[in-house]
Amino acid sequence: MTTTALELHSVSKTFGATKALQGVSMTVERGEVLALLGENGCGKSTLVKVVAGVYDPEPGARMLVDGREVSLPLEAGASRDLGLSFVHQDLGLARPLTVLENLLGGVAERSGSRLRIQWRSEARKARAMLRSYGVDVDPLAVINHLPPVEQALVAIARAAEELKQYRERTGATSSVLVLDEPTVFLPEEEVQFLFDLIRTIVASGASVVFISHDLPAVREIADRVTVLRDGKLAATARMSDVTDAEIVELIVGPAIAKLDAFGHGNVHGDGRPATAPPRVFDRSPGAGLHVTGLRGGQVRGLDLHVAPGEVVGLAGLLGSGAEEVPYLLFGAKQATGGELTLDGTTVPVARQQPATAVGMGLALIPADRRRDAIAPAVSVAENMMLLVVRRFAVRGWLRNRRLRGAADARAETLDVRPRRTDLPVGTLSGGNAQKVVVGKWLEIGPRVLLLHEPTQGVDIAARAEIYRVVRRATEDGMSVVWVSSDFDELATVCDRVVVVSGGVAGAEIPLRDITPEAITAGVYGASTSESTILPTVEQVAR
Ligand SMILES: Nc1ncnc2c1ncn2[C@@H]1O[C@H](COP(=O)(O)OP(=O)(O)OP(=O)(O)O)[C@@H](O)[C@H]1O
Repeated sequence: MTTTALELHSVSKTFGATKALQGVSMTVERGEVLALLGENGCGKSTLVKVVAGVYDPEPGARMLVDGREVSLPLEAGASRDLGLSFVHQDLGLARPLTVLENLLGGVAERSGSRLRIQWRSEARKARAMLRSYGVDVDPLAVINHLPPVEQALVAIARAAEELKQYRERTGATSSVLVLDEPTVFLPEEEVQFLFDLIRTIVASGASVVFISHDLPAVREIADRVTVLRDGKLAATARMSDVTDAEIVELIVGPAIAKLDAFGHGNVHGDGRPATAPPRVFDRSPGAGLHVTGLRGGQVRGLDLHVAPGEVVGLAGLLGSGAEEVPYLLFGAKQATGGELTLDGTTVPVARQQPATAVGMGLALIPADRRRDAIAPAVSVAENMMLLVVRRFAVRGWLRNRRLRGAADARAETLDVRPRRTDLPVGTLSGGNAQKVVVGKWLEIGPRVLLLHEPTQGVDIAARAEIYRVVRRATEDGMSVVWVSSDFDELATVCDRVVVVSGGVAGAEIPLRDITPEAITAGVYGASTSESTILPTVEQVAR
């Protein structure tokens, strides 16, 4: 019996001038969690799509499933009959339908035209099936009404169940579940639920391929790691044989030095001394962003001040209200009360609409960029210049060449890859699409930038680019509200962190005390006295 569940040999794939994969070989062992890592655009999703039969590889590629040669390219749907299952970032669920309807989707396909569904007994079976994976979700709940973590758990349990049925049906002893960045929209504390599920799945006999940019998560869940770089295999290793630093170097090479864009020196919370002098902020009453008594959703009277040029992080547990603040201030979510004052002009937040927010100089980069921030079929250039398109119109005529030139310049600064602003954004890798979103909003020169999980799914080098361009914009006086469940990130980018709990602003952590541990302590209410001291103007300036 072979020990490998899946083998790939010499897989290449080219899109136009882009060599997405060049002779990549890799194996997935039985019953292991293999992490597939690499920079945005290095070819991870393309490799997965070859295995799924979505893309035809170039001639010469070979694939073995459970030791048996499979002829490539795969036909549509053939991967399911080989015991291969996939959960992509968008989860592939029909969101207006119930959990049960989603679970039954495949049944209808397999049962031909005459299918009578006994809803009550199916619901009972679905509940039992979900529970067998430790997932306690009501089968009659509509997917859209479930929190993101439960949506992810349902999608993964559904895929695992398909594999289990495949093994029972065929007597196969192995199968492979591919999870393409499943943690990307989940807060850190909820990733654990997912890991419990992955462990259950591996114990039930499947192998898991786990694609992620989250190194601590990979360290926790993976047995081995395969790293791709520029479409080629960089290395494969047992997790126990490589340090995080070695993995980072395999992913980005010596470019890691670029990461310390904010000069705080504590990129990984390792306490390295700060390298940049603290900045002095204008805290006079009329300057910057003042929010008082903000209400809406879980937010119950939040006060916040962000000086011009200051980056203030908001950290809180799920349900604390922190993650709603950017959307309420921007009018993307209805506020019920509170006032926002920007450089002396005050507006009631309950009347805020995205259009009025943009008019005031606010910009929002939301967590779910595919839903909220991007037109996938439209070119990189047009997406990037969408908000300033008038700048390129002369007497009603759009100066396309000028627009493209400006987009090219922005793509250069943000290191968007490939450097082709004529391509539809939908063909870019996830992280490169996020750089386009950032570029689009920075183009309007906002006075306040509201960010929610802006670097999820973004690789380590691209993160550095995003930190750098945001930093550059703060030098012109832009205030930033940065909401993230990645406390390493907050520790890297923030001048001050405000802990939100129960819908109000609580303890503040000044620059000199910001570490990921201090933020965690603050968020879990176990903060030390030092980290809860409100900084004085002098302290912040020091
Ligand atoms: N359908 C397509 N048409 C044109 N180019 C594509 C297409 N799909 C992928 N590419 C290009 O192939 C390269 C590899 O992309 P891929 O999506 O596999 O990267 P990735 O490693 O999954 O990145 P990320 O971590 O950002 O998701 C990128 O340069 C991307 O722009």
